[in-house]
Amino acid sequence: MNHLLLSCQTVTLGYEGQAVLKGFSLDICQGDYLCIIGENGSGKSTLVKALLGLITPMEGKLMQDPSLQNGAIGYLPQQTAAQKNFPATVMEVVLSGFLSGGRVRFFYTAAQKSQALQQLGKLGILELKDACYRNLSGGQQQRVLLARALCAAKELLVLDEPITGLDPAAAQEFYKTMGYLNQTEGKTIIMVTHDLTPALHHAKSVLHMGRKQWFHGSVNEYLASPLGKRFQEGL
Ligand SMILES: Nc1ncnc2c1ncn2[C@@H]1O[C@H](COP(=O)(O)OP(=O)(O)OP(=O)(O)O)[C@@H](O)[C@H]1O
Repeated sequence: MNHLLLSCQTVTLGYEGQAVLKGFSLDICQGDYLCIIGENGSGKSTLVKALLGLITPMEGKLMQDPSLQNGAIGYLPQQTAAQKNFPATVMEVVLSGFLSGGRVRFFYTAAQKSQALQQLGKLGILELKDACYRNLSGGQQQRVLLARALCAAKELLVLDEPITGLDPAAAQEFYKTMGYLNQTEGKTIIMVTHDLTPALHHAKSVLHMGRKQWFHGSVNEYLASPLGKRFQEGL
């Protein structure tokens, strides 16, 4: 069994005193590829933000392995309107992934620049490197943010609805990249998605969050469970 990277024990999460998730427990081990699915508003993004330490639990305990500190996490948040108008070049946005270590830098190393270019190449948008981010299409912006997250993801990659805006070919390429990162490079992946069939095809485990019940287990256990049975046919 691989070591524990993230753990929450009977946590209550919410905003301004209002609980969204109550008494929730989850362990995520190194090497996992966890797909988080569930209804709108069930608390998927809230859970992800708590796992990343962006919001503090109202109750319970959250543990992050020390290997995740100093910027070893690549995070692709759900896009907001404000992010879409970010006034920077594509290369600047991608390189900013290296700032997640908490240190403020005014220059990047040659190795970081070359890695950023490599990620842009892998995602098929190298020719956009000098373009202004806010002038790109939604799908192009999503690829740029993905390249940024990949630059930061030394240990863990956390993706909140990463397929949004990608065309089918890009989505397929994206799942291939995730499979490679997980199986060959041993990176841990946590992905929130509504794109169920391909996600279940690639993931190792599933967290299904409903308003009244949750399921957490392997993909096969999920497909055999009352919550997951209805998705068996699509796979
Ligand atoms: N910053 C915030 N302040 C107050 N309430 C919030 C905030 N963010 C989310 N919520 C509320 O928390 C609940 C869960 O939201 P969350 O975004 O975690 O759900 P989700 O499962 O990710 O939804 P979706 O599938 O629509 O992205 C919702 O009722 C939402 O209105």
